[in-house]
Amino acid sequence: MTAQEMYERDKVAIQTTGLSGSMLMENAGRAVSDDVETKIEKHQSVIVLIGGGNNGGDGYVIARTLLNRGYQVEAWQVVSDHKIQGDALLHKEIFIKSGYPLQQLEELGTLEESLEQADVVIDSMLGIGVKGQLRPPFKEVVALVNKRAAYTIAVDIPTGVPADESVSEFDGLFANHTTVIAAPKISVFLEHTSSYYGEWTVVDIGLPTKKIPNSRRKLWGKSDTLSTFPTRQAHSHKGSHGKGIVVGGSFQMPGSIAMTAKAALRSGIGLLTIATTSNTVPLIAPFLQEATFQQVTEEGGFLSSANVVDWSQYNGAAIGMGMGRNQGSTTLVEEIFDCVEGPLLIDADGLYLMKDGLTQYSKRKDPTILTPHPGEFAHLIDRSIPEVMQSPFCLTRDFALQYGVYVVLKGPSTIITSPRGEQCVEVSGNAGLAKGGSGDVLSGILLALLLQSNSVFDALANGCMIHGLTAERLTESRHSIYDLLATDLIEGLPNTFRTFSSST
Ligand SMILES: NC(=O)C1=CN([C@@H]2O[C@H](COP(=O)(O)OP(=O)(O)OC[C@H]3O[C@@H](n4cnc5c(N)ncnc54)[C@H](OP(=O)(O)O)[C@@H]3O)[C@@H](O)[C@H]2O)[C@@H](O)CC1
Ligand SMILES: Nc1ncnc2c1ncn2[C@@H]1O[C@H](COP(=O)(O)OP(=O)(O)O)[C@@H](O)[C@H]1O
Ligand SMILES: [K+]
Repeated sequence: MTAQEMYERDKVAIQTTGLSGSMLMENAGRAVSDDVETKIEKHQSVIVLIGGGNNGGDGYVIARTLLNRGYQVEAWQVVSDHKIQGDALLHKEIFIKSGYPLQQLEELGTLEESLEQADVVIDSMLGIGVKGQLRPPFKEVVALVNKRAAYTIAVDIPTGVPADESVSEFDGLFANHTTVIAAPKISVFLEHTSSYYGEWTVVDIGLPTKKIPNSRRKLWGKSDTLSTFPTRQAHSHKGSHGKGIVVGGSFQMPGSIAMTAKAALRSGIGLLTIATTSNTVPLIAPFLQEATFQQVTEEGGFLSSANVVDWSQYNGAAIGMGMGRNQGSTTLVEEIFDCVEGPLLIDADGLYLMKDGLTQYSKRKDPTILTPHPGEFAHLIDRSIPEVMQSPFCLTRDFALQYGVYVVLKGPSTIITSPRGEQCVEVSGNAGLAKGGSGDVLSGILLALLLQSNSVFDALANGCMIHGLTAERLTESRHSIYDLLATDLIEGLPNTFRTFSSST
């Protein structure tokens, strides 16, 4: 959610049901307290830092709830009294009438002494309402908290961190954990802001799901994969599960296309053909007994126009892996765009080769899927990588809408966008995947799932989930994030598929 979408949901909830802002604040504070209780012990001393808006209002509820439950809590209001208004003021009064003391920040030294004694700091200073650079006293308090070693839990969003994308200049509080209210904000998923959150959980505050506006974005979870995973009929045959072709490889990079092919085979594709250079075939064929090979014309060790391939016999294709960026290969890319029916996935070098023909390529009637990492996407849209990293949701959405394509922007938070602008973010995986070849494996998994699923969007999200979970599982047991190879990932696929697959 963006901050604006969050405010809109609260507003609609209040207008349509009669829930009041103060009830939502009570719900939020209690839900956060329940989450906080799973992180702290009764003998630990806790400080709650309270700001002037509704995030501060949550802080009064949290401090009261924890004190009611027997925790040792100091509540510190860091702004002057006239700043506390509305629902926050109501909860401040309830806090005081409950018989609990409130510390008022007069000078930083006293707070610093208290922070030195504290085991846990709860940051309820600013939430999604932050605007611009932090002003006093927040800037100074955030610097103090960041200097202290106490375990820090942020409420909704760490103070100072923007909720939305496209903001690069800010001072933020570094939390060990963030208890996010109602729905994760965009900044949870951005490289330059996610580290401020630490670990994060989302708590429900009782917003009426039937009444509030539908979200334009979704966080894809394991339960989504379980409910949308393609089933296999007992009487199915190889033709039921798709006949795909993968096109790529060159004399410099014979391994890429082999990994894509193997991953597609391990992900349930019915039949797979590999179109690659003639010198690549003998190198990879011994490892891919299940695949067939297709002759393609070559120029200096790179693929060029095929003309010999009957593309119509395939239900879908993935192109570009290890293909090289030789201009001679552009004619092959054009031919594939014209002739392949069914889903067409373009990765790696294919993305470079197609750049000049983007408008023409967008006229395909079947789904076209681009799977760039941020560097490849930056090149496609003529922006810098930092620009892409700061605004990945809106840039991919604009691109997908403009060209009528699906975009899978890969990374620790992979963002999947449909040609209609629907988005989901998928967060499985770890740094073991930050290695050449991981993307080739993903392309194979995606092609296989595209050919077995009725929904392109589900197939893409599920493929990313399978890929990331496989890395997580392998690094929990046999491997580490250092040694994990893309080929290990392929061998780890069976275990992940076993947890999701079923037959009817
Ligand atoms: N019904 C609901 O809405 C619910 C909302 N909930 C909670 O409310 C939170 C959103 O509350 P919010 O909108 O009051 O914003 P919030 O983050 O407290 O910030 C506003 C304050 O910050 C100040 N300020 C801003 N920028 C600043 C800066 N750079 N430097 C310094 N100060 C700055 C600004 O001061 P001003 O500019 O007005 O002087 C104002 O005092 C949300 O994150 C969630 O926790 C839950 O209780 C569930 C129900
Ligand atoms: N730190 C990370 N955490 C989670 N996933 C990652 C991380 N680094 C890379 N990945 C995943 O690994 C894959 C890398 O793809 P890509 O950059 O195309 O690699 P290559 O082209 O070298 O095969 C993507 O699916 C990406 O989401
Ligand atoms: K906060």
